[in-house]
Amino acid sequence: DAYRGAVLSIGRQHPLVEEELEGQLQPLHYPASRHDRAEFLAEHGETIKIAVATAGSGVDAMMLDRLPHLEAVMNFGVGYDAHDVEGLRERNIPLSNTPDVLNECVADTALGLYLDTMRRFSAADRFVRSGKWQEGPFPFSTRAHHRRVGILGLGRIGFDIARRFEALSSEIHYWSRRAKDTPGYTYHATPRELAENVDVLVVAIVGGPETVGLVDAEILSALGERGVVVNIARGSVIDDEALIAALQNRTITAAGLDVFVDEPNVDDRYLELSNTVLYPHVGSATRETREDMARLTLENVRSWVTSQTLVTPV
Ligand SMILES: O=C(O)C(=O)[C@@H](O)[C@H](O)[C@H](O)CO
Repeated sequence: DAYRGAVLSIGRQHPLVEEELEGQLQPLHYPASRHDRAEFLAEHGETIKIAVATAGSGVDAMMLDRLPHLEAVMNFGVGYDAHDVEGLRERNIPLSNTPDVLNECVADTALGLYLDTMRRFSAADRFVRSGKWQEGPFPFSTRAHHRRVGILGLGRIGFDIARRFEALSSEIHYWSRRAKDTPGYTYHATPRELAENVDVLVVAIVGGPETVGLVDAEILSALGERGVVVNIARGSVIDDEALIAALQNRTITAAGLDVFVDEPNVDDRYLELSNTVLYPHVGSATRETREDMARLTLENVRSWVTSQTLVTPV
């Protein structure tokens, strides 16, 4: 079998993926510690033909130079910004991801994070558990319905988010690289114009070099003091220093974050801010959706092994 022993497994795989790779393809596991990677690549680089990456890990430039026979990469996840996408493209190495199967769970997370940020439901739960209710009522929160909601990046996940916010009688606005056929949704030509016209900014755009720091101090001040930011995309899209300052100075009201720049590490300053709700990147983290993502990843692996084609190439 041409691919047995020629598969690089990067990151902690979903059990379904792990089981099939171990059972069929004797994968080589990329060292978790940076210290051992150069030696690993020196020993196995020549052998590796395909790579299966998960959980925010990817094939970076350093690896690409040491994998001369790499034919294809399978990404467990819809976002593939952890890979050296330009480097793969230059070498005509195709990359697959797991689109669509997670859209609704990520959209549910965006809605839940928004409601939690506006109505402070998690804080209310902590309030009861701490016994503080005996001392008096929980402080009033802020109305979440009938708001002007801006979707930054109206892609497949963005659409499912917009539909959920319609149920809150929201006025839907959006910015994307181009206007979409979306009757009832207002398109804005720039992220700044979007921020100026909404109370809530939901970040649902791809991560990667093109969107690093897209949500900066200018965007946050355009959003204004009643503004709320919700991020279910990538931490890299938001300028952390600008957001932390805006939350500390009340340039905006609050933020709900499911993604961070250096996961699982979260900047202490976010932890100290009471006007934040912080989730550990649970957007797609349901048993059902992760199994669907695992199956789609394996479909791409099987397809490449049998016919050197991908089912869901990016
Ligand atoms: O799909 C993505 O892009 C995600 O961020 C999440 O669904 C995954 O949690 C993550 O990629 C884990 O592999």
